[in-house]
Amino acid sequence: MAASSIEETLVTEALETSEDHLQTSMDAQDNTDNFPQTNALPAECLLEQSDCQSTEASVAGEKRKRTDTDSDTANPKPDPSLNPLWKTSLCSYFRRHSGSCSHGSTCRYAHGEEELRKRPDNSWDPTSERAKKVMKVEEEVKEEEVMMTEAVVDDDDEDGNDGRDNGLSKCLVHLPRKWTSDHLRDYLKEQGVQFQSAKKKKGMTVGFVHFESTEQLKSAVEELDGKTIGNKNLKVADVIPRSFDKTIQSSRDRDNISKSSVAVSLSSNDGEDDDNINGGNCVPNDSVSKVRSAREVVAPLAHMSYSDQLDHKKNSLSQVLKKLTRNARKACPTGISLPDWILKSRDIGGLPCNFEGVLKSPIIDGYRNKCEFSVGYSLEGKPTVGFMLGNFREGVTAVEEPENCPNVSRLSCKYASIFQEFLKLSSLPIWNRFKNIGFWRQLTVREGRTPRKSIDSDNSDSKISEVMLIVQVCSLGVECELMTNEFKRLAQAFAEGAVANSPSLPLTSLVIQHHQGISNAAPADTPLQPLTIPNVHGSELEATNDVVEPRIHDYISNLKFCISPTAFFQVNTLAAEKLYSLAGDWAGLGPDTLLFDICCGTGTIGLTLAHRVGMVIGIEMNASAVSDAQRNAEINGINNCKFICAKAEDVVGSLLKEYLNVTEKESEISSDTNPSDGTSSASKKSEEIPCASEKNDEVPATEERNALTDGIEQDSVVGRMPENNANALETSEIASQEKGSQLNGCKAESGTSLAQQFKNVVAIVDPPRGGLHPIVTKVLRTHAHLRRLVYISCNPESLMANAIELCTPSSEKTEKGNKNNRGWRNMGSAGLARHRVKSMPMSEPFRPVKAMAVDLFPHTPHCEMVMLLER
Ligand SMILES: C[S@@+](CC[C@H](N)C(=O)[O-])C[C@H]1O[C@@H](n2cnc3c(N)ncnc32)[C@H](O)[C@@H]1O
Repeated sequence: MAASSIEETLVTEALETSEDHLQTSMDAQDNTDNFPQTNALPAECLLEQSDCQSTEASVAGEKRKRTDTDSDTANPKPDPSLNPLWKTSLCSYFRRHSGSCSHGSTCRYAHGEEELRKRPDNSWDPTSERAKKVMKVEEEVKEEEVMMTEAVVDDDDEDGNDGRDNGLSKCLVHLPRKWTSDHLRDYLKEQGVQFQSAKKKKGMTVGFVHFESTEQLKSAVEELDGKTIGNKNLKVADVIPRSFDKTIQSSRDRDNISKSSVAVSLSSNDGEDDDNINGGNCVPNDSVSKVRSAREVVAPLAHMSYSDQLDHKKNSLSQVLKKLTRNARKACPTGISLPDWILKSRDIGGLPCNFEGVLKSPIIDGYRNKCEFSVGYSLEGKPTVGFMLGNFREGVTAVEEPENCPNVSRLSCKYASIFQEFLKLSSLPIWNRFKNIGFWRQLTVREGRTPRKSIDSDNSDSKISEVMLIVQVCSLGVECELMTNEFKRLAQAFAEGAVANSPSLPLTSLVIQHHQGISNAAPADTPLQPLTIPNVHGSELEATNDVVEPRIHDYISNLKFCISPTAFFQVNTLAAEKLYSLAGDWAGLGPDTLLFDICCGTGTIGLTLAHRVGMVIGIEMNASAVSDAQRNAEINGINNCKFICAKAEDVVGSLLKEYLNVTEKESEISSDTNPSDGTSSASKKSEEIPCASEKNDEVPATEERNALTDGIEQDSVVGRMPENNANALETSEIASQEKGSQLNGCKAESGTSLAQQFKNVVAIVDPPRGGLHPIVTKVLRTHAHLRRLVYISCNPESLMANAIELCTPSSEKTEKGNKNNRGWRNMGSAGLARHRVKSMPMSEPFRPVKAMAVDLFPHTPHCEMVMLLER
């Protein structure tokens, strides 16, 4: 992307000026994160803000001085107190110097809590007592939102509870997650609490108790409310009786529903609790209104203007970036001087590098091209297709329709509604998260859009030309014939629903995903069953009905991308285009570049940049994404890309070693003839540094892997170990063999080798939320010839953690990982990264050069972050 176009869309560029108030806070590193970023200003305020700042002159590390521009009567300044950010942040100088600040009443920062004003987005300075209080209340309210809409029964509870008086039921909040119903019953008995039945599912923090009488219930509440279990105080909350039309339910559903209850825990307000205890089964209506809506859950920033959303994101991303500096400083081994970038961070408010702001999304509403709608019960007990209002662990399973969520397209809402109508008449039950039984679980709508020059943001739906529907079911124990009939009816319902709209909704593929796991998150290899979409009367549907390979297409940078059902594809296609082009601009590409696209998905990054490099090697573990990538290269006539299907941690070492070592040899030769060659100096440098033992570049042996991954949760994405190391090695070998043949196939026609063609080796990594696997981080770090790395991340925290490992100087004496050390379990991501730095082999660290974010997720706090690392 041209620099100018980036600048045009930048939210703010005021970072340098905004940080000047931090000058004294830099010597107290712990405080720098706390200081609110004035670059969170709405763009229109920036001028005013810098005017306001012109009364302060500051130099990092020096005492702040005043330049008296107040006396400049020829150019009277606007009243600074009219600035929307006036006194909305606490003055850190005032705080640290026992209430003194030389600016006195003219200081734009608040001197104490009394002076503090609310920010334009209605929030308080996060370091203030008020903000902490609000957060605490919010946390409490969150904990009180218990909306269990599934049957609150265990399998053994077939005791005919129909007609149970929910006024005699209570919900216990803050129970230990590991408890089962038995633990709960034992506990109640220990406390001398009498009850009729008690239910608790492992993993949840909520349990349900039913009493025989009001007296029993009342004394239980007195006994239990506020009791301490572990470090939590027990809360007793009410259970709301469900009020919905049971006649629409199948007999099996009816059975579940009659036993289920919606529980909403009330605040510990005594009056309210007493009312409920005495009054029996009624919860005041407004308790339900405390419940978050689907819009608040999936689009929590939607109440803010878009420019405020961007300011908010920039502000929080700055905080995460500063964490990188602080942690790298802490992790820097004693006796090794701090790298320049840490020293220079003092001049830029503690940031590790220049943070160039947040690029806005070209489309703000209805931008999501993929939505996963849960199937469940609404608060009113109606079978609903939409978004869950909270977290199952906390007892929230209520689902609400997506209509009010601005990030969802109208088209997706319509398909959710068609499915919801269908469920009313289905003879198979919807999924019950409490009992893990049922059939219909989830609907995923994936959209493909037409190629376009510009987007009409008011009607982005008109650009949707292809739709894939994936319906997740649990077919365990369901009769085949019944299921087949239901699928036929489902396909008919979608086809009829699509053509009932004017104009018809596109419908390209319909797929059933058979999944039996507890959560709806299905592994990529979960069996898929494509369904034929019927040609309904008068239909203009262009269903591909490709029952062999269901797929849809989308366009990025005028390239056509084929997407199969489980392949990753960025959810905001237009903003992704900006993201990839920014990454390409920063990667310093050229015809002599060999680009590693690590975690390449369907090949989007490598393919969109292929025309700017000599060759692309993509690595991706999802097999169908890799075949999509290969097909995408073909359909776009691109022939300088190779895609390898493997876990990056299993192959990246051998791939880099092979490619870079070849490059090294070749560049040594070429350095003889051209001493100014950059590659040659890099090679020399690598000889000087006793870099990564050769062994480190290979797929590590089992013990080494264990040591490397010490401190990683086995089930987290970042730390996922291959299920079987032997398999991993096998995969790696296969990949290497494939790679070998690719290498051979890639000899230039002139007979020059790869090494001669590719003097510049760059990696762009785009890992999942958990970040890079530690082996990948280590391999990238220890390959001295990899001079430039562009890190793209949808989770700035994991970028920050990986960057600590990549950018902190290593110690001369590396520590071996200790398999038995379980202390990491309680560490945060930054702590864990610092811990890993200790075992990083001696190698030249990268340095953060610049960072920028691209807003792929308007209305949510999320963003894609790009950071350029060089050495
Ligand atoms: C955030 S997506 C990025 C995909 C692609 N770069 C894009 O923009 O469309 C992360 C990708 O990493 C893949 N992935 C996750 N863990 C991986 C691993 N250990 N090795 C290789 N690929 C992995 C996922 O399947 C997913 O396609």
